[in-house]
Amino acid sequence: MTDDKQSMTIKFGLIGGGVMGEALLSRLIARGIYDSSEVIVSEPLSSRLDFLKQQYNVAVTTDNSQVFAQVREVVFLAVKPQVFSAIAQELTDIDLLNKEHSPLIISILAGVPLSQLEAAFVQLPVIRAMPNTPATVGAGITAICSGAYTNAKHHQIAQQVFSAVGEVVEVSEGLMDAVTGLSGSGPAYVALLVEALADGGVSAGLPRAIANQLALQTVLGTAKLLHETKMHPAELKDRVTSPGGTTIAGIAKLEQAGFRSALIEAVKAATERSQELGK
Ligand SMILES: NC(=O)C1=CN([C@@H]2O[C@H](COP(=O)(O)OP(=O)(O)OC[C@H]3O[C@@H](n4cnc5c(N)ncnc54)[C@H](OP(=O)(O)O)[C@@H]3O)[C@@H](O)[C@H]2O)C=CC1
Ligand SMILES: O=C(O)[C@@H]1CCC=N1
Repeated sequence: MTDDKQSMTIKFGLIGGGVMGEALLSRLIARGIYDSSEVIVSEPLSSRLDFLKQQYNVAVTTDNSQVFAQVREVVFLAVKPQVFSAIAQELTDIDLLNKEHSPLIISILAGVPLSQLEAAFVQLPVIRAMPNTPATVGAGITAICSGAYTNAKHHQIAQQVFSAVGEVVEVSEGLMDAVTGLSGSGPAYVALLVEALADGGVSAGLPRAIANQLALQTVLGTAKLLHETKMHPAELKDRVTSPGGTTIAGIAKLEQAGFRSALIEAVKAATERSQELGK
């Protein structure tokens, strides 16, 4: 199911064109990091492939081995961690190391450690990364850590790829599960917060549309204020909280319900799940 773009120089191969794969793909092409003629995407679902081909004018295939065979710069793995062993199995017949241009492998799979990646991609440069969904709008944050066979050039490629979708931090691999529990999964926690704030507004009598707008802009504005001023969150909380006023009444309820502890436990549980996925 590949098309005539196969004959061109393919630099970037995406395996798994789902939510995160598409988020990265769209920004990399929009930012001109890769031209659509330099990209191939592999996916099992033909309707999804048709969509990606039409939307981004990239080469597509249902055969992952085509990606490994053709790509010269980056193979980007964006499948579910549970699919990883099947994909590793598909590699057994491909001599990746002795290709004319061995690619850099970038994996965003939650939990899957460099040791497993390097066992599948023997002696190849591998970078493990954890982006998040705000990458879709260029406001993501990605943590990366590098495998044993990477060099400065690979490092620069990964920085360039993830800078196209937001901020990049480097961490040691031992911290990747914690990153996954915080910023990888975090957008879902924040989405829950926005939804619950709006529900609170509706409960207090606001029309739904106004409540949604107030909730979203409050979260967005607060994040922007903290980001731009570098103010500590506790200081901002103190500034909003008038003695005997409304905010302290709300905070007292949050504390009673274990709001902060719930978030801490959420990050810890997601971290532990990331650790389990790698076993
Ligand atoms: N979503 C998020 O916020 C984040 C996700 N991640 C990581 O990114 C990865 C992808 O997550 P996400 O984008 O949410 O998941 P999706 O399910 O949206 O994307 C995975 C894609 O891979 C496809 N796929 C399934 N099997 C294969 C295969 N054998 N070969 C090629 N493609 C295949 C799926 O197709 P089909 O649907 O037909 O099965 C799907 O389109 C995960 O490992 C996750 O841990 C990392 C950071 C954040
Ligand atoms: O829920 C998950 O497993 C993935 C990893 C981080 C965000 N989503």
